[in-house]
Amino acid sequence: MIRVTERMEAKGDVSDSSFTSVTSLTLKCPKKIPQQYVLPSFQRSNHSLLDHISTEFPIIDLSMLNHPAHMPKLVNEVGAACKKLGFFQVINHGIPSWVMKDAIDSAEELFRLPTDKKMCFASADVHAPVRYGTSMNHVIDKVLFWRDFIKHYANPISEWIHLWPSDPPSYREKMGSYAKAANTLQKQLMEVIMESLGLNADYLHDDIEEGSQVMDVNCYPACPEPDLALGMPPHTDYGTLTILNQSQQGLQIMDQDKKWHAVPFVQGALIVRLGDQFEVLSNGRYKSIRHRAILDTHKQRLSIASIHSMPMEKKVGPAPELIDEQHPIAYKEGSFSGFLDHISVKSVSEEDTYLDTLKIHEA
Ligand SMILES: O=C(O)CCC(=O)C(=O)O
Ligand SMILES: [Fe+2]
Repeated sequence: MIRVTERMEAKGDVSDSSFTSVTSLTLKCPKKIPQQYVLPSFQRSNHSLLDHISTEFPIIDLSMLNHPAHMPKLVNEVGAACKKLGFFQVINHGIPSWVMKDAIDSAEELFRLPTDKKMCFASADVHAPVRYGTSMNHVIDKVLFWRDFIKHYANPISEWIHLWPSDPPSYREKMGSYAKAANTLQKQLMEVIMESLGLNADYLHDDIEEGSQVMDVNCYPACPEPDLALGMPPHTDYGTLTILNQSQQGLQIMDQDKKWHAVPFVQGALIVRLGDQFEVLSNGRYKSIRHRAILDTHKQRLSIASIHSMPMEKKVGPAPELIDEQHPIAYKEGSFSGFLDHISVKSVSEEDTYLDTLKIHEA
């Protein structure tokens, strides 16, 4: 979905049927990008004007996660990061670096396969449990984005993994190990975040246990004109939280003053972002962070976003415990079940996103 009124399945109208993926496109035109990928100038990432890489973004050490004496400090740090931006990085998170790297390597191998091998997963159905797509599935205001992706459901892994690509042969094992580890980390983080809101650590425990996990595996090939295009448009994720594993720098986030910042690459760290469901659940105390992916002239970038959300059928509204006189209810209950394409994008015309439509404005 992109906006409330239009799904992101726009196809054909601006796409050139002679190619099927950005990966194959890069082999054909090494110097220039096709016109469809060129963004209007005000939407470009404009590297030279970008704020310096900020060192202010929180990096939170999780090594003390299981030490009750250190929990209050951790809860405070996480709470402060969620309140300010809905964004932080974590180190010593318990996922071995080889598990992270294996997942990235298996994704890279997958995208390197001939297009026809990946096209068998292509689907126009956003509810398909496995879905391969290219920029052609991703048209906003007639602009395409420089990204190929595969998405697959992951929770519970035993139910879905046999549907994932079997080529490259180690994909299921390597991506599966990472997906399981990311889900465990997500549950630990949810407990800390719930506590930081003053709720019980096991608040919504069963919903979190049965919640949806979608692995959004992104490939942004090297782009000959990175300043003219984007890998992913500015958007917020729809879920509760997203854990991102990446091969190199390329993510940018928007701060409260609507300024873009490049997120520094920290070896071994994972990026944690809050999504729309958390903004609603927290009655607006925490924000869903707007972000985008930029491109590099020389290097392809891989990222794996493990996107976690409440069970699909569940309506999400503000926690009653977080509504009081100082904090009147700020959101209507929302049903996010149609949001498996997972991103909430404002188009050039700045139409409301789904999250905007849930906001209750005071008279
Ligand atoms: O590649 C990135 O850094 C961003 C990916 C992303 O935003 C997503 O998959 O939702
Ligand atoms: Fe995202």
